[in-house]
Amino acid sequence: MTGWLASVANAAEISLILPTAPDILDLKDPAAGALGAWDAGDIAAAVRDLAANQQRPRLSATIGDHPMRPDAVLPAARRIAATGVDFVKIGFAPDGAPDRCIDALAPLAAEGARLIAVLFADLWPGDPCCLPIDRLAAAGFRGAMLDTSGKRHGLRHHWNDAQLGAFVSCAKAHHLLTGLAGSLRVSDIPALSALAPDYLGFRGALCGGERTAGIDPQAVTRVAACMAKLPIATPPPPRSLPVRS
Ligand SMILES: O=C[C@H](O)COP(=O)(O)O
Repeated sequence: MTGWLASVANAAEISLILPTAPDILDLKDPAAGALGAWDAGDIAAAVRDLAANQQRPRLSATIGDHPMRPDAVLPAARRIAATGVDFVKIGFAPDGAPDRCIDALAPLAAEGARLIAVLFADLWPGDPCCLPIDRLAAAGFRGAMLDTSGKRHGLRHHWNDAQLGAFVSCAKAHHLLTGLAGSLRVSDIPALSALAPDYLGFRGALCGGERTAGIDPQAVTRVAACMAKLPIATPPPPRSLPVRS
């Protein structure tokens, strides 16, 4: 079943979101860019504050927007991993040296950091074969997510549903967690959840459209309600045994 990720800009927004029970609480500062980072001390404080909460969602945090150079990406990823957050989200663009960055992050993954690659669908060609999925898996990444770096258009403006489905299948074939995000709206949820990603990610939709405006509790309720209504996959009925006479 597809879960959902909610990006929050500050600690005050955490308390607004928690009652709606997202599967992942994503600590990200939308005003600082596509993957704007929280201060590492604030992330560590959020990890501590939520540790006692048995019902807490898993926590992810972004490392900020960085050029595709190992000397920029690796220290930022290490800093965020050291906060104790469950997942570290790292953006990858085709310009620069994404392959070298992925390889440089392998030791951090080997130390136990759960790394999630965020691949920008408006920057990479719309074909999963052009994405470094096999390299991410070989480097020990835990997941791969498609998102957008620009927020004017949504994910489905850049890749059609067949391309998105191919991405999900390809990443799953490499045993990666999969996520789709990028200015998603409530109306995108049925079609995208039908592609069976592990997660759909939201920020703009939680703010009533403008991702830097702050959480709008009614907008959050609409997203949560739509995610909760997704059909639950039911196992096939047991096969009836032939009756012996
Ligand atoms: O990881 C999910 C993102 O925070 C989605 O942000 P967005 O809905 O503003 O594109």
